Amino acid sequence: MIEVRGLTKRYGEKIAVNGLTFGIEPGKVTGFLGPNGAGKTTTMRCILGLDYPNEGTVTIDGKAYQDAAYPMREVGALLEAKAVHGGRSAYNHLLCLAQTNSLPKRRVGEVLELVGLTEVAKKRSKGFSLGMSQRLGIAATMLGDPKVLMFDEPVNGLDPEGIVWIRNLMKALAAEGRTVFVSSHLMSEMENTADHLIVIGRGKLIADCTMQEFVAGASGASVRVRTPSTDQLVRVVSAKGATASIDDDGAIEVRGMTTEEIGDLAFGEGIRLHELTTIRASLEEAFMELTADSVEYHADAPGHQATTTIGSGV
Ligand SMILES: Nc1ncnc2c1ncn2[C@@H]1O[C@H](COP(=O)(O)OP(=O)(O)OP(=O)(O)O)[C@@H](O)[C@H]1O
Repeated sequence: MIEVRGLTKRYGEKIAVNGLTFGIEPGKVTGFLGPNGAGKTTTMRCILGLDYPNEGTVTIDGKAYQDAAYPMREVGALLEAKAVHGGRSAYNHLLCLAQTNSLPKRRVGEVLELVGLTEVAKKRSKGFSLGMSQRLGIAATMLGDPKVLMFDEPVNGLDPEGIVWIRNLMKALAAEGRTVFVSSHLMSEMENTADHLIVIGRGKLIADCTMQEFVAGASGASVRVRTPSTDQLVRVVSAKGATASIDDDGAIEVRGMTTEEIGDLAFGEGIRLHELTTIRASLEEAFMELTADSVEYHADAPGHQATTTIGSGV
């Protein structure tokens, strides 16, 4: 369990993290989201004692990281994949870490196997692709078989197969009862991986909730309806207090009623339906909406497309 209480970190005039309080529980993957410059890396650095907060406390299983007798046995962290001595082989890099942290030599072979780098174990890591470096970094986090794992943008540079691999790895680690805390810019990836979310913007907490709650907190679901009796359906749902708009392709988007309510109403009115689909915001849309006021650097860009279909047609 990671506990962050009232964490504030300033760099000169800049407040990178501003009174953050949250807890990361074991047994689940917790995603850490926020626009660029929100303070994610700073928070992770403070958790690991790499930066000292101006205010607040951070504990991992009840104690500060600096006070851990064998830090790598308690926390595995990947913050910067390329932070490896490039002249060393993957094997020697891990062996060096194992020896300086009183970890058994056999763990080196085990973690190389785990991340799929056994075949290149004797190659110098400076020739590694970013994806291979990520795998090496992940191998290092697992050396001490720690209960708590933190990854800053772990899928950076990984190919699709690597992304699926790390998704499954994180889920498996959480299923073993470990605490898994992971930041990522890839919303679709987070949507598939995280059970819980911590969302920050400009150093402040925006959300601490389950993935479902976060997405439901965005502007909410609507229902897409197709019918040969468009005008009639719009009339009857509007009479029930729902709002209805007609899309360019002739489908009706209804807000304020469920698929069941619309289906029953249409049945009662003798209106044939060709489609009745719940439309839910994706994590990306929910994120854009809820962090819109916290984005530090805005660019002039075309608006993003509205909805993702989750439900099924009738
Ligand atoms: N060493 C530093 N000196 C001065 N300012 C810093 C330093 N480190 C971070 N900052 C500033 O603090 C804020 C938070 O940065 P941080 O890297 O923690 O954000 P982040 O959420 O990890 O961003 P990104 O997603 O872009 O990596 C930013 O405005 C950043 O410019």
